[in-house]
Formats: sequence, C-alpha cells, structure tokens
Amino acid sequence: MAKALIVYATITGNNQMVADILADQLDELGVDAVETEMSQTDPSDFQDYDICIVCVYTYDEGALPEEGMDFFEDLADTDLTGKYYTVLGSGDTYYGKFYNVAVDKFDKQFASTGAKLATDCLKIELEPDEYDIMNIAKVAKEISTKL
Ligand SMILES: Cc1cc2nc3c(=O)[nH]c(=O)nc-3n(C[C@H](O)[C@H](O)[C@H](O)COP(=O)(O)O)c2cc1C
Repeated sequence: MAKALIVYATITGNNQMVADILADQLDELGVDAVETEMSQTDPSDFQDYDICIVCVYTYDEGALPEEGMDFFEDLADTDLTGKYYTVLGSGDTYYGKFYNVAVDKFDKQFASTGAKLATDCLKIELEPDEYDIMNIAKVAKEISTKL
C-alpha cells in the first residue's frame, strides 16, 4: 500500500482541517495517509513515504510559521529523489500579494530535494468550503494516479 505523510502547521485549525480532509480522501483511494505537526517532524521522516505533503499557513505578510523554520531549512538538505510532493495552504486574500506565500516558498524548497510535483499546489481561503473540499479531492485523485 502506498504511503503519504502530511505535515501541517496551524494556529487556528484551518490547515489541520485541510490535512484531515486530504488524509480521508487519500485513505478512500487506498493510500495510507499519516498526519504530523510540523514542529514535531523532521523532513527526513518523508524518506519512509512515497508522497510528501505540506499543509501550511502564512503569517505576518508572507512569513513562514515560526515553529516550522527548522523543518523548512532542513527540507532543502533532504534527499527525496524518486518521491512525489505537493503543498496546500489556507491563507487569507485580505493580505493581497502575500496571499498563501508560504505555499510558494515550500514549493520552491521541495524543488531542491529531488522530489517531483505530483499535482499543482492548492491555495485555500480560510476554512475549506464545499468548493475547496472538491479541489482537495482532486488533489488526492491526482496523487493516487501517480502511484
Ligand atoms: C497576524 C496575521 C498575519 C497573517 N498574514 C498572512 C499573510 O501574509 N498571507 C496570508 O495568506 N494569510 C495571512 N494570515 C491569515 C492566515 O494565514 C489564515 O487565517 C490561515 O487560515 C490560518 O491558518 P490556520 O487556521 O491553520 O492557523 C495572517 C493572519 C494573521 C493573524
């Protein structure tokens, strides 16, 4: 059975909700999905999985979560050759050009690991609604077809 690790960072729960929805969808498609919180995770943990996923919030006008800085920096030095990745994020369009910037930063960081993008990164506005849930389901489907 293919395995996915979903690493999330959250303050108010939206990104954990995104991670939960994606994990449920992946499980339904026969992918064993495990969730962990970013500050409790080392990027080398991804080496035991086929799919590497990050669900992350953006803070302070384009900043990464402070509790995720070590994870972010160590990710660049982690060899994930042969694996797939994608990044999801809940942010707030109120922040204009800084909307979900952490998603783009993680996307770039994954590029240096050797992992391949499984499906386009997904940006979500605040708490996922029906439309977002549909898009998360599409992400899960695309991921499952790569395996
Ligand atoms: C002080 C502050 C700064 C924020 N800065 C940004 C930002 O630059 N870009 C963005 O997209 N969202 C920004 N947000 C919104 C959060 O990313 C958004 O509420 C997100 O859904 C929180 O995720 P969480 O519920 O998983 O903690 C900010 C929120 C706060 C409180």
